[in-house]
Amino acid sequence: MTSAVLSIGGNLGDRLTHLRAAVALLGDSVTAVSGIYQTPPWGDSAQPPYLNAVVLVKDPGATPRDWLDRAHACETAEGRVRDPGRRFGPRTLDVDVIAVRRDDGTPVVDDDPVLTLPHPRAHLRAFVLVPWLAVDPEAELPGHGPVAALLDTPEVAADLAGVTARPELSLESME
Ligand SMILES: Nc1ncnc2c1ncn2[C@@H]1O[C@H](COP(=O)(O)OP(=O)(O)OP(=O)(O)O)[C@@H](O)[C@H]1O
Ligand SMILES: Nc1nc2c(c(=O)[nH]1)N=C(CO)CN2
Repeated sequence: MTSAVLSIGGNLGDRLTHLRAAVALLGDSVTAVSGIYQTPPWGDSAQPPYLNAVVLVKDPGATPRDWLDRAHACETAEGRVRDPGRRFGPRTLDVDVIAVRRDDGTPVVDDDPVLTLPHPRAHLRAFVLVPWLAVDPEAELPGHGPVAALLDTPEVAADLAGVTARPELSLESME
């Protein structure tokens, strides 16, 4: 049994539809969804704003690698095209595996480049931390501590003003 924290986001096409499709594809594994936030592009500023959210998932049968495979399946289903020349460039849907925990609560830590856990840039990204904290006020990023405290670090604090809640948009209206 593992549980995982997934970051979902996109800035091309019908952004809300792509996010909702990801939640639908993740199916019964979804235990909670955050609200939706509009966020400025991180890492490559010459692109449109993103919609971002965080999804908490749990599955008795899922290995850590299964979460990556499911993340990629969501991206493929929503027509993501990778541009090898533009690492942080625009996309219809991005699903990142932020952290994975075993049934006993211990975090999975792995420096495998195919699936690095926790996600090596999560602690720097307001677009991940803000929705995660909203859906889990006790959230902790393994190796980095409470998510609430990470919002005060200079790299993240500088980005907070650009993160805007979009309460009129919801991931939960698909049912
Ligand atoms: N925790 C992780 N979550 C998602 N992908 C990961 C993770 N760790 C390693 N990867 C690898 O990163 C590769 C590139 O992923 P992707 O194209 O989604 O990157 P990106 O979303 O542009 O940037 P970033 O990884 O910084 O979010 C994937 O092929 C995947 O194997
Ligand atoms: N605001 C925002 N910026 C990004 C995002 C994202 O989801 N949201 N994903 C990226 C690739 O992981 C690169 N930059």
